[in-house]
Amino acid sequence: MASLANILRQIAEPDTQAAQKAAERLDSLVKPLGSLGRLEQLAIQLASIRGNQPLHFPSKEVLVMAADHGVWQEGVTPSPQVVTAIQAVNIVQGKAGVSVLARAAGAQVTLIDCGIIGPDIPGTLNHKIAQGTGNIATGPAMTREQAESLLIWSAERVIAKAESGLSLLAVGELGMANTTPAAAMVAVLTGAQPAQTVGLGANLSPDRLAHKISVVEKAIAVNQPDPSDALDVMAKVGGFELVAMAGAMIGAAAAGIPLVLDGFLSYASALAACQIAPALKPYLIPSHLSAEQGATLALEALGLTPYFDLNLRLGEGSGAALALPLIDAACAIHNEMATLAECQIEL
Ligand SMILES: Cc1cc2ncn([C@H]3O[C@H](COP(=O)(O)O)[C@@H](O)[C@H]3O)c2cc1C
Ligand SMILES: O=C(O)c1cccnc1
Repeated sequence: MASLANILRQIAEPDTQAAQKAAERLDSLVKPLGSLGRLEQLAIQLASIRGNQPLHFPSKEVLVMAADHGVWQEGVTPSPQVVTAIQAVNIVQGKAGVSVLARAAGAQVTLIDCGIIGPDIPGTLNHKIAQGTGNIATGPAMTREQAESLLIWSAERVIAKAESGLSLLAVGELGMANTTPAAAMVAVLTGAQPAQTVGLGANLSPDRLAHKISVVEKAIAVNQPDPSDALDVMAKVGGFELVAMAGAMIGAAAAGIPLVLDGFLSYASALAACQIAPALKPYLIPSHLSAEQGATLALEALGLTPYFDLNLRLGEGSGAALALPLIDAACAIHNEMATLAECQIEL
């Protein structure tokens, strides 16, 4: 296994010349200057990541990281814990929201079991760290060593996939109760109060919100995570799938491929990943604004403006999958539109 420092060293700066060339090409196309708005900025960002390679992404993966959470026992979610295992099966069998949306976008779905309670699940990639994390309301989610080795494993897997042809990665997650550790991570990493970062998750009854906030406050008080040490934050108040998503982000940047974010849980992982590897930021592509409370705060802290707001709050990578046609569209305008000159138009 490579060291984290070695992986971080592989993250290259995006290609400013390629970005410049793409910007010039977009300005030459048969349309009023800048009229394709943020689609143009997206094409420029993608070009800066692709460098000299053609601007298209033939091989896309939606990577769903899944695990269970000890904090489920605190009554922070209405969902039975076994839904994680059941829905993992649905995802790999092509029946879940992310499966359908990824299929529609021409992307393959991979589900990595980082710690779902129960036996191995056929069709998933098994990398169980444990049968769920520790309960963050009473102690750490995992050890620092577990967090670091999972982060590196996940990054290395993405790097290997990119070496064998993967050109774009979207992340998602699954894990009942995981909006609780994510809210704790966002609070610690941004300095916000838990009351600002805790939301209703998957339909928690509003009259249980104060209890969920108090669980996050307790998790932070008990574990005392160091806000300047994202690995410490993830190990103490995070979750296996949240660490694995952060690792995938680092791996994508190290491999030079774009990384599409999903919802609130992916924002929490991105905050941690960007603290560990600030150079990965140019590789991140936001998709939607999650409806979860705390989403805007987390995206602002990341300095990212989402591309769409459909009131989504499913997770699984569903919002990231929905952004894939937008990415193809940005490439297509750059590659296929005629120029003003070809059409004998002078503006
Ligand atoms: C059937 C079902 C499918 C899901 N797919 C994603 N989530 C989403 O909800 C969970 C987080 O919400 P909370 O923290 O409130 O438990 C995560 O699994 C997330 O991916 C689901 C939740 C359910 C119930
Ligand atoms: O933002 C998300 O992706 C989300 C929000 C609530 C529950 N599950 C996922």
